Amino acid sequence: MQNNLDNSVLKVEGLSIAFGGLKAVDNLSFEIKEKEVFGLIGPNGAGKTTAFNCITQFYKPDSGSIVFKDRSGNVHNLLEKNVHDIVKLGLVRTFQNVELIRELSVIDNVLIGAHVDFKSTIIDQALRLPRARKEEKKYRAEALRVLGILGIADRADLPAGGQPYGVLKKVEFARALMSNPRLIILDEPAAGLNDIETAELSKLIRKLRDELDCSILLVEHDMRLVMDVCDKICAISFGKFLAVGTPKEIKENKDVQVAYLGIEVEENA
Ligand SMILES: Nc1ncnc2c1ncn2[C@@H]1O[C@H](COP(=O)(O)OP(=O)(O)OP(=O)(O)O)[C@@H](O)[C@H]1O
Repeated sequence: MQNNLDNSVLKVEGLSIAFGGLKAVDNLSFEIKEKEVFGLIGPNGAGKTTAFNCITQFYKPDSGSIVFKDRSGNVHNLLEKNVHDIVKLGLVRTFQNVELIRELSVIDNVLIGAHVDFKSTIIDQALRLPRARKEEKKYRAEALRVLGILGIADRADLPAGGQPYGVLKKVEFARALMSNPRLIILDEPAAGLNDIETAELSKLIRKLRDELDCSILLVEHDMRLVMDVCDKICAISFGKFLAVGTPKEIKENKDVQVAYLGIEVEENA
C-alpha cells in the first residue's frame, strides 16, 4: 500500500456502519499522529464503541477506509485484516471488564492473557524443553518490565485475587502492552476508578505513551481525564463527526457544548 500517512499512525476516512436502519457511525473521519494521546468522546450511544470495533475489525464497516502504519513504516489497509492480524500489526485494545484468574499470580495472568505468540509447541512446554524454558524466561522478563512501567512489579508473584481494583485494571492493561503496540485503544479506563486513581491514570497514560513510544486512542466519558491527558479530541454525536481539536478548542466549541456537555449556548452571550 502507498505510504500516505506522513506522521500519522491511523487514518479513518468516511467510516460508516448501520445496524438495521440505525446509522451507528456515519461518515466519520479522523487521524491519529505518532505519539499522540487522542480522545474520542460522545454521549451514550454516540457510536464510540462501534467506531473502535470497526478499527479493530471486530465489525466490518459498510463503507470507508481505515489505514494503519506499523513500526516498520508499512501502511496496512485494516479492512483486509482479521482481529488477530490487527494485534500482530501493533494495534491493541484494553477491555472494560477485568477478567482474571484469581488463583494465579499477577504475572501469570499477564502471560496467559497476553497477545504474544509462543513459538514453542505444547509438547515443548509440557516437557519443559529448553526452547520452551527460554521463551518463558523472555516473556516473563517482558511482563516484569511492563508491570514495572505500570508500577506494580512488586506484586508480580502475588495472587491476583484480593488485589485492589485499580491494580487489577493495570494487570488487564499489562496484557495489552506485552505485544509492543504502536497504538493502544483504551476503552473507558477510568470506569470504576476513584478520583485519586483517575488522577494517577492521567500520569500513567502519558508514561505509557513516552516509555512505550506509542500513540493512544482514549474512549472515555470522564471529561476531566480526557481534557487533562489528550493532545487532541474528536467529538461525535449520533455517529457523526462534530469537531476535532485541542482540549481547549473542544471545550470552547459551541456544537460540542450543546451536544456533549449539555450546556445551552445563548447567541450573543
Ligand atoms: N451490535 C449492535 N446491534 C445493533 N445496534 C447496535 C449494536 N452496537 C451498537 N448499536 C447501536 O449503535 C449506536 C451506537 O452505539 P455505541 O455502543 O457504539 O455507542 P457509544 O458511544 O459507545 O455508547 P456508550 O458511551 O454508551 O458506550 C447505539 O444506538 C447502539 O444501540
